[in-house]
Amino acid sequence: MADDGMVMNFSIGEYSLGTKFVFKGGRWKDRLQAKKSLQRRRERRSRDEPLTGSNAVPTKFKETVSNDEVPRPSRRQRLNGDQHMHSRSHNTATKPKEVVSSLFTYNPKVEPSVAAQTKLEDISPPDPSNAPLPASASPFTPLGLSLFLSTHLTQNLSLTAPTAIQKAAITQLLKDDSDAFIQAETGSGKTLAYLLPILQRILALSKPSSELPADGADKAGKLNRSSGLLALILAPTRELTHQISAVLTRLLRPLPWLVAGTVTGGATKNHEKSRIRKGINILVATPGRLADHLENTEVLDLSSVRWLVLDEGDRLMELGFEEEIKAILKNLDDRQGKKRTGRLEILGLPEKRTTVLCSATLKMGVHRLGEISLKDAVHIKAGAKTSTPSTNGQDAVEKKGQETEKAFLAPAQLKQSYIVVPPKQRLVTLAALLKRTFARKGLVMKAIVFFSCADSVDFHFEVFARKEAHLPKETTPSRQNSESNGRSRESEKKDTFYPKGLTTEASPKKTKPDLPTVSSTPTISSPSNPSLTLHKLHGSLEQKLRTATLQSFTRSPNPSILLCTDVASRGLDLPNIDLVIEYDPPFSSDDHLHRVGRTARAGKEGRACCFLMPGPEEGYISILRLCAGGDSGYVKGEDAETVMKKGFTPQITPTNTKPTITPQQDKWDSCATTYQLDIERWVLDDARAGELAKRAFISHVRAYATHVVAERGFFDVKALHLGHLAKAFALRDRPGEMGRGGGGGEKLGRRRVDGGGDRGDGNGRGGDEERGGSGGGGGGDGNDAARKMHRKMMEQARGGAGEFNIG
Ligand SMILES: Nc1ncnc2c1ncn2[C@@H]1O[C@H](COP(=O)(O)OP(=O)(O)OP(=O)(O)O)[C@@H](O)[C@H]1O
Repeated sequence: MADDGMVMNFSIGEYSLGTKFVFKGGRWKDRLQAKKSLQRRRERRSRDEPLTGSNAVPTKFKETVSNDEVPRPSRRQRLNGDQHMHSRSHNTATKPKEVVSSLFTYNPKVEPSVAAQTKLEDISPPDPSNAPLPASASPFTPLGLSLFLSTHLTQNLSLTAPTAIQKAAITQLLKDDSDAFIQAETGSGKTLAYLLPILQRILALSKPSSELPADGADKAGKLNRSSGLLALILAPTRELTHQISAVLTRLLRPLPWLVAGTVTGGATKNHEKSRIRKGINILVATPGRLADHLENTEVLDLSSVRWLVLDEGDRLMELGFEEEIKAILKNLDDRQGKKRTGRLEILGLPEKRTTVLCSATLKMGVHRLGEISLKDAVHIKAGAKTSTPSTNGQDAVEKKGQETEKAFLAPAQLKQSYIVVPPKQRLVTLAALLKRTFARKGLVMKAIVFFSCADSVDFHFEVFARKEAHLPKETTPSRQNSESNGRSRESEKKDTFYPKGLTTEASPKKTKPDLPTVSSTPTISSPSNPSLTLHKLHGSLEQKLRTATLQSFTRSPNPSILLCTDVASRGLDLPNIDLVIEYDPPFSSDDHLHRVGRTARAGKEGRACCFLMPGPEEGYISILRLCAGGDSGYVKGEDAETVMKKGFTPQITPTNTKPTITPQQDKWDSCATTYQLDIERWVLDDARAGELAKRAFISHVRAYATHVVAERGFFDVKALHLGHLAKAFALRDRPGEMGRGGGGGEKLGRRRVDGGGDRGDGNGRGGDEERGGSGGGGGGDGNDAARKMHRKMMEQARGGAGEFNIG
């Protein structure tokens, strides 16, 4: 008979008292009494006391019997055995089991072929692929820019020659009014590639450029701020919008009669309205806010717009702006269709609107955007002749995409590396790599570390911002510093602060203000580089705080590390980034190219390092090589042990130029272990730290399930060793027992993370399309969870976190 909801009487005599009972149903008081009674029976049994009838368990319960304490085979094959783990159970009735495992035992082996170092030290990296062309061979003027504009570029902006993509784009966009698709690698100067020809065309409308005086003071020119909106630039994020606007402002400095403006989600609408009313000639906007203004701001008139630019096209689509872009295009087309007014003829505006689509990568979303926005577009590509117009925009993007997909690579001069790190050692290896990188002042100024999710950024920020309490004195130069500064050694108080110029009050929407985003980093700094600062950035932070943090990182005269999500991977031009670390591998190879593209910009040098785990992830090395140009690319394998040795051994004291190695420091592995254990203890003792670590771990595993379908073979969530991975978050809890939000919340069991697996039937398009990704095939039912996850992330990116990237 079914026992649903039925209260059953039973005896437990035949069960061993070692068996765990879970009492369900009845009143809580009765359940508690039953539990206590059973406990008493167990105690008596252990003292060999016979059970009496009065000690019997009350019978008003539906009971389930758990076999948890009965030995059973492991549910999954443990590659290297976990027998070494000590399972400590302090009062099992109240506390989950704690697992303390060693950093250096039972780690999966790295394939010898992978571990083998590629000897690249002697090979000089290829010539920069995104550098400006030689100034003498290719100045700006012959491309069609006026002498006035060329002089301004050279004298005020120190730009002596165009980059290859600028040369191609300026020539084409000045030649005719065809739509265009500009594709070029990261850091190749795409912003100026579309801004300069538009500006030149607008200047030519004012008066023939040859007639403009050298000081540009032709205030009697026909165009001014009341001439209407002439050019519209759409970018996916507020940060990018502000960046483009800053470049535009510098270009327009000697042309005060032309006015540029921005509309983005961050500012107040009324403020934006009043600026629109005063008149703007070139508007940089996020699609969401512009569409909003089109509906609600009457003074916004697009009838005179003759240039439309869609910058970072793939990202625009990925963030789901298709509907807004369609609405904007419809508005533009409707206006353009109307009979031209006399005023526009007087201005001499071209009959046809020119639409320019820019992208560094060619995802499916770009094809779609090309389809809805371009007509008879030409494909402009660095170092190649522009191709003839095709019948529709999608063709231009698609056909040329097929030709050039292979050609889209990381900058040639970028030195890339990878480290295959066992999951347990990930945290200490990252710490060691950062310590080594910033061992001396001046070697590296700025580094970015990419994480897969905001929770992980928050956790690692706290880890590196804290002052360690238990490390041996010799290995903690920062502590020596702080002690000499008279600070308390045991103090766990962190030196965190808000970026300069930020008002810290929370926005009315937020219940809690965001915590500071800048900090000193005592455990990573060294005596010879004591002023190292740490920044964090992700989409869940308030807009004002994000902007201020980014500015603080960019303008800091001190060496700085930025811990961030992919929020900082697109389009941002952060000066002097020497190193990009992909601690969590990218969600797609396109994301990889954007991330590493934050360094090695405009011909400068740069380094990038990707963390991978032994197992399927090692296969990703082939993708890294492909992105670097195959055999000709610069991709080197680094050994995790060597990185740890360098990070945890010789500390250079400020007084000595030679490294001084103390006996303790010589034992790099025990230093690494001490470092790890110190963080584990902190996570164990400090409830807030524990919560941060658990959240980070859970979010990390979930994000792991959202790799694009085409690459999910390398990042199979089912192949993750969750127990080992938990150690990288300094957690001793068993993964299956980790509740969210202090228990009662969601748990991370194996079943929860299987969703993003590879059980697809091969027919579906899976999560890849959802991401707007470039891969194809695979996927299907098994990708639903990944799709949902990604949709949620994107919603958060657009809604909760504004027009921004994964938060
Ligand atoms: N002709 C030039 N000479 C020297 N530096 C240049 C030139 N053109 C652009 N730059 C510089 O190159 C850097 C990258 O420019 P930009 O941000 O436009 O690149 P991008 O191609 O849009 O990159 P991404 O794809 O990452 O968005 C900027 O710092 C810019 O000032």
